[in-house]
Amino acid sequence: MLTITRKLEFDAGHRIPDHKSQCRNLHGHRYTLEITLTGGVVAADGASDNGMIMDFSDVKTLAKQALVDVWDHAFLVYEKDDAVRAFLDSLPDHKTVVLPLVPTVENLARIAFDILKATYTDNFGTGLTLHKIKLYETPNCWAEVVHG
Ligand SMILES: Nc1nc2c(c(=O)[nH]1)N=C([C@H](O)[C@H](O)COP(=O)(O)OP(=O)(O)OP(=O)(O)O)CN2
Ligand SMILES: [Zn+2]
Repeated sequence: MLTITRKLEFDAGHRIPDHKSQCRNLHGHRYTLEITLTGGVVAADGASDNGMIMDFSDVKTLAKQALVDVWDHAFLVYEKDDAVRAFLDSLPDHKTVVLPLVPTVENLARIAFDILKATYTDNFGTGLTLHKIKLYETPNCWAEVVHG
């Protein structure tokens, strides 16, 4: 299978409310997101993306619009984390993203995959599909979601 992968990074705050240790505290990470796409290679002489599954700059633009710019410098909070939601709501114009799942890296990866799956669609008849995402919470800890 031929794939391409684009890496992007963003910063976000979170906490895991019921965690037994440090992660129950408000803290942040510089997340690294790797987006892997598959599909046919464009075969159209004269086209800018001739020979590409998708232009890396387009992969980046779409990811930023759909996800990265939404989560960057936001606090990612679980919808049932009432104490932190009340605090964040008290801060004027705070960038907060309320999530239906506890923001572990597993759940963030699942949510990100669903958002990006809808973003990279087969608009050009090449079979373009989101194959995989890999989300690093730290250089040592990550989650992967693979299509199918
Ligand atoms: N399965 C998971 N375990 C943990 C998660 C998670 O999302 N899924 N998250 C955390 C913490 O939020 C934190 O991000 C990880 O901290 P830590 O284990 O300290 O990771 P480090 O890479 O910094 O580890 P060092 O040993 O300090 O290098 C915890 N667990
Ligand atoms: Zn963390």
